[in-house]
Amino acid sequence: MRVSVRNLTKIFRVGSIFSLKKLVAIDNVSFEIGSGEIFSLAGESGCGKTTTAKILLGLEEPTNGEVLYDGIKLKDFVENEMHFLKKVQTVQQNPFSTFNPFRKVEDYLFKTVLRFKMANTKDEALRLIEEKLSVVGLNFDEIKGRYPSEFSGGQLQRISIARALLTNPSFLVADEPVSMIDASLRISIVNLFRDLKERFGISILYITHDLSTAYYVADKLAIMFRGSIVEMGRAQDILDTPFHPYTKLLKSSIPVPDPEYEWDENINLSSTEREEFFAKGCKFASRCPEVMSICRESVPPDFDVNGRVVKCWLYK
Ligand SMILES: Nc1ncnc2c1ncn2[C@@H]1O[C@H](COP(=O)(O)OP(=O)(O)OP(=O)(O)O)[C@@H](O)[C@H]1O
Repeated sequence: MRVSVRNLTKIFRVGSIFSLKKLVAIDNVSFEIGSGEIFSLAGESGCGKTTTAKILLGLEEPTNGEVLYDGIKLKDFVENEMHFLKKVQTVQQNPFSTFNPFRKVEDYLFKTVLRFKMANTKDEALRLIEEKLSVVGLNFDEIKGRYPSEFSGGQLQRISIARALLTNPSFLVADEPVSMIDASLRISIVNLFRDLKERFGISILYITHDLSTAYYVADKLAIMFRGSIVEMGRAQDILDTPFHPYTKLLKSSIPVPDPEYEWDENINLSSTEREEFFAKGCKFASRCPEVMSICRESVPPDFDVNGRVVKCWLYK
């Protein structure tokens, strides 16, 4: 499935009723995820990755711009809710919150098959579940009768990927899918995403703070900073030779995501975040080692540097 994101903007109102301010969480963002392509959105906490994902999933309304799935407007696609939920699936950061701790994992898988009418009989459902579990390197006997707490994070994330596959999706949104997994198991999970792309042609939005897994898995990479894409192009090119000063910084000091982070959070901006979001000119200027006077005055446009998008005055 081809996913086109055009001039997406999301403005939140933050602060108390006495000091309401507009926070441009996503600022005119455009990108294209080709069919069977892994597109990674990377950046530190609060840059707008999750808000972008929520808009793509129809969970948040954009203030401006549009999302097209194979040329169909998101609004029209979402209208047929069951079809949309089948074709567009998610894998969350915390596999333990995907599953109800008091229910056996298999119940959850059967429930998904039932809800989406993916099988006519229990035997058929079991066959489908077995098929999807085998894609992620597990079999039904390994999960039978067991509760989420009896699995490691890595195993549970594999099961949640199998769950997402039950509906034969064309597009998968994976939000920090390996950040809570033991470091030694990360690559094996990341490999699964590559498999899904190669074997089934699934397009994947891979959201991460971890550039090393992005290097390994992503075809294209977009680096986000305070709501804007500051660099975008072929993942390996960007990570071999980053152009934007923020990408260089990110490459040398990878930020750690907050494991307590939940999608429905209370919003509390840190002082740096506040300062940068409301800055005039380039939002990275106050931290940029290569800052020039123009950076504090005007927002840089997108420059094309060897086929790569770079939002930085250095490349004028
Ligand atoms: N409902 C909301 N109301 C107000 N501000 C919000 C809301 N949701 C997100 N924000 C703000 O928008 C900005 C982008 O948030 P978002 O969660 O998309 O970032 P992120 O890159 O996904 O961060 P993380 O890696 O922590 O998930 C942040 O400053 C956040 O505080």
